[in-house]
Amino acid sequence: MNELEFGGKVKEPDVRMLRDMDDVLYDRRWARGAEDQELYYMYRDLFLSRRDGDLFVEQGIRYDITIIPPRMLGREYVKTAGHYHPTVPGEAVTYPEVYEVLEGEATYLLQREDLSDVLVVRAMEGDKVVVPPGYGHITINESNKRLKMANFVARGFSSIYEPIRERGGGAYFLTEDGFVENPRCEEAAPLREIEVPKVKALGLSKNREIYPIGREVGKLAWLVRPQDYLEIFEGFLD
Ligand SMILES: O=P(O)(O)OC[C@H]1O[C@](O)(CO)[C@@H](O)[C@@H]1O
Repeated sequence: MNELEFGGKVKEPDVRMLRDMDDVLYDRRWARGAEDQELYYMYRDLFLSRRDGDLFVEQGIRYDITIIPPRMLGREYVKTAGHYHPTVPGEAVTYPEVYEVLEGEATYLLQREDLSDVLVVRAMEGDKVVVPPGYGHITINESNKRLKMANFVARGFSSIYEPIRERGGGAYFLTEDGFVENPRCEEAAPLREIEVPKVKALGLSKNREIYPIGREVGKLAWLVRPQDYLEIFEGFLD
C-alpha cells in the first residue's frame, strides 16, 4: 500500500514510526498514550533508469522521495525527526541539500546547531528549498494534504540526529496554536520566516524539476563540494 512505483520498479520505503520520534515531540502526554504507528515514508536512492543511477553514483549524489501524510501528533503537526549533516572530510563546511515539493505543502524549519539562527520557509508545489551548509532541518506538514517531496543530497554520509534528539526536538514546535518555543532551547534566536530563497545561482528554478538536473554532470556539484561555492551560500537565507 505504501509502495512507490519509480522507473518501472516498485520501491519499498523506510518507515519512520511514532516510537522513533518519542524524544522529539511536543505533546509527550499524547505520545505516551498512543499506539505505535507509521508516520512517514522515505524512498531513498531512486533513479528512473540504470544510466541515471550510474550518473548519480558517479557524481556522488542521491535522489530520494519522502511522503508525509497529513495528521496531528496530539497538538503538534506531523514532522520529520530532524537532523544535521556532517562536515565534508577535511573541510569546515557541512553538506547542503535541496528539497523540491512535488505535491502538497511543506514547512521547513532550518536551524544552526548553536541555534543562533532559526527560520521557517513555507513551500508550495514546485518550490525548491536549499538547506545551506551549517543548518539542520525538520520538515513539517501543516496542510491537510499529503506532502510528497524529493531531495538530492550527497550520498554516503550519515545524518546526525543527536543534537535535535538531546534537546527534545527542534528549537520551535509547530502546534495548533502556532509555533511554540522548545523550553530546552532557551538560547535559540527568535524564529524568523522567510520567502523561499532564490536558487538561480545554484542552477535551480521553480519551473524545472530537480530530477533531470541530476543527469547533467556537474550541475549539482555544490552538494558534494560546497566548499567551492561558499560565496553563493553567503547570506543565502537573509
Ligand atoms: O532523517 P529524518 O529527519 O527522518 O528526515 C528524513 C528525510 O531526510 C532525508 O534522509 C534526506 O536528508 C530524506 O530521505 C528524508 O526526507
